Amino acid sequence: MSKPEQVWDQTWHWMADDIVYNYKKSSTSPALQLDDRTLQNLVLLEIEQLLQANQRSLRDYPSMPYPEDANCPTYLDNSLILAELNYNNEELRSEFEHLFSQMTDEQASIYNQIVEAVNKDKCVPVFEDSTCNIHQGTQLAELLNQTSLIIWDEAPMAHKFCFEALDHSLRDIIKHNSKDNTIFGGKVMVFGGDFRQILPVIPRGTRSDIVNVTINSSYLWDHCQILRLTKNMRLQNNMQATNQEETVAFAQWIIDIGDGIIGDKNDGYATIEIPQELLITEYNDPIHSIISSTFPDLSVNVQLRLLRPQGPTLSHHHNDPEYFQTRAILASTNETVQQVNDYMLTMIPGEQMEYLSSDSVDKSETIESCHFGSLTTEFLNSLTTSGYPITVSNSRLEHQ
Ligand SMILES: Nc1ncnc2c1ncn2[C@@H]1O[C@H](COP(=O)(O)OP(=O)(O)OP(=O)(O)O)[C@@H](O)[C@H]1O
Repeated sequence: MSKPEQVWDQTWHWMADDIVYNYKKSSTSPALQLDDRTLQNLVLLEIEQLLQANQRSLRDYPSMPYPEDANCPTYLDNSLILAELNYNNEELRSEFEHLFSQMTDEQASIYNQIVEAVNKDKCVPVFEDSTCNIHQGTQLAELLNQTSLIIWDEAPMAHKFCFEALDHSLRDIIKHNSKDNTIFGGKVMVFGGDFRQILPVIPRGTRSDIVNVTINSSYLWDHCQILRLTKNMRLQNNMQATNQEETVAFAQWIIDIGDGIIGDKNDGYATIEIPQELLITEYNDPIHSIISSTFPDLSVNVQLRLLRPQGPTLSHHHNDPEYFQTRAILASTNETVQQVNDYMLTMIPGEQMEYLSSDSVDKSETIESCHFGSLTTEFLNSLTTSGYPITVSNSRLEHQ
């Protein structure tokens, strides 16, 4: 054959047909999608095996591609790797192109630095001796070996030992060509998060206890390169609807609070003056006022209903999911959340439904005890414990 590469170009997808069929049949992922590169590689590996059985090799045909990854067939027996590969290339590419075109300069620059690190196989990582429960030779270890990039979001919330345990495990299970003991086994790690938000929770811990367990107190931090995203995109998306200068000033004010610049000497506690325009200063009933301010048209609607209970309502916001998706009232305790919910429900017409949260005790991690038998559903539903969601949720449904 004088031009094997031309025959290859025109026929490889036919040769790949039964490979896809067989993998779908034998795997737990019947919707498995393999990209062209992986498929070509699998066909080349099969051709190479046939040639080697006849004392030849694809290397004897310099114009032909040579299979890249000898591990390919073995990792396609791994259900964890197959699950990761099970995406629609076309859909993902078009979503990527859409999102990529929308990136700000700052986001694009960070994206490029991460992709460059992955391409160069360069490590950019943004109990004391514990490791994760991952063992050499398992499917999970193989998946980690095949992984190019690990993204860990909201990293400032996690205890530093979580990252250190992953570091120890990855050093142990990543197969290296060189013998050096690289951090995270040489994998590119991207940690996302904002230290102005929530830090790890240490029950009854002091400020220094908390600071001591965050990721930036770990030996890993010295290896991290810090990439900053400074534009508040949530507020930016609102720009058309609101005054631009006001939005910029508000974004800066939030950042200054987080950075501890606003308020007096800041040693854990500080008094912060809230600008007058953000406050509700005149009110009789605080809950009514905050609801009227957050859901303005809804309360007009309710006042009309109160005046003419049987009469038609002017506003139909209570049927409009978008109206509720764009506004929210936050409260620091379940008790206040309940009060606001109850008040809101009186404003919405329709039949009231009550939904209960999960209401049985999970005994899987406890020693069987006769006391558990006496925990009734009514008792469990009456608990409003800090840190748990409310157990009774009411909602109203209006019959059309
Ligand atoms: N380049 C962009 N163009 C348009 N909208 C964007 C852009 N980047 C982010 N957004 C929007 O800004 C909002 C916040 O983005 P995202 O949730 O990724 O931020 P985050 O920093 O992860 O937030 P958090 O602080 O909660 O972790 C989302 O609604 C997102 O769609």
